[in-house]
Amino acid sequence: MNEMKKVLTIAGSDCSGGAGIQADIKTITAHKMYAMSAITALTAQNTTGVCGILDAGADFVGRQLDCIFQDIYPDAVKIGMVANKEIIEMIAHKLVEYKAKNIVADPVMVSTAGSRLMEEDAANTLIEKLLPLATVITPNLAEAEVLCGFAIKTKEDCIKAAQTISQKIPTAILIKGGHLEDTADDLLWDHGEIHWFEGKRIDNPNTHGTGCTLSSAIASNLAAGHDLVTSIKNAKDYITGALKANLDLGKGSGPLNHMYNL
Ligand SMILES: Nc1ncnc2c1ncn2[C@@H]1O[C@H](COP(=O)(O)OP(=O)(O)O)[C@@H](O)[C@H]1O
Ligand SMILES: Cc1ncc(COP(=O)(O)OP(=O)(O)O)c(N)n1
Repeated sequence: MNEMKKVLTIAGSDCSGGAGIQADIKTITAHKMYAMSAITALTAQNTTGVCGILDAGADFVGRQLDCIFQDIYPDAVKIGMVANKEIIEMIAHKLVEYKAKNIVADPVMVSTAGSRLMEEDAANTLIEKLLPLATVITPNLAEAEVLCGFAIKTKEDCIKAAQTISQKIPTAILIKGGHLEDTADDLLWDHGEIHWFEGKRIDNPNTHGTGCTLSSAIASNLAAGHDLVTSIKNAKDYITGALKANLDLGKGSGPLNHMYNL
């Protein structure tokens, strides 16, 4: 019997199904792996924006992690939206306690539609306690600007940003170029080694959940035993397929199509 790989997502719920836990579970399942979730917050949101957040409380997030790690040990962990300092500290504590491996951390701060998903005063705790535990962190351009402290306009700026971030957070760093003007090139800084993952910009306004999907696809590939570069390349192919498959749902920036290769 084939061993089923298990991937845990620690993230917020998106009731409209495009981002967060729901995007992660669809992605992990499309990779034919077993998905588990520790929910950090409920959000009321849809393709037009976020209208409410109810965080799960640090103790309850901790209890979910105890239940998961003591029973079905994950081969990889993806971390997405974490609303506040207390929850960040709890997750960091549990990941260390259970010696979690293959951690992909997406430092979700603000949704593309402009809503704050992490309290502003939690950034330092995220940088100091949680992100350093990751195998790779996956900031988009706006998040990378918060982490490095300067504006990123060009590919050279991306490299400088990754170098600066690596001085505070000694993990591999993938700066996602989904919000660049003409291309969709992502930069991996892997302890001084640079890899560009080039992507043609797909003309599709429905990009809700691209970051969540990419990070859970990377986690699934790491769980499968691939190295980091191969995992990112495969994840980029996955997101490109899901964008090209052109699902058009909702009144705003709609979700991706995870069924394109099933
Ligand atoms: N229009 C697009 N065409 C091709 N790839 C895209 C497009 N938008 C996003 N991507 C890709 O999706 C992934 C997530 O990037 P991004 O959208 O920047 O993240 P986030 O959702 O965190 O803002 C990256 O690999 C990025 O290159
Ligand atoms: C619950 C929840 N988590 C994360 C996000 C952000 O999703 P992401 O894929 O980073 O990007 P956008 O969908 O905002 O483009 C979210 N909206 N909700």
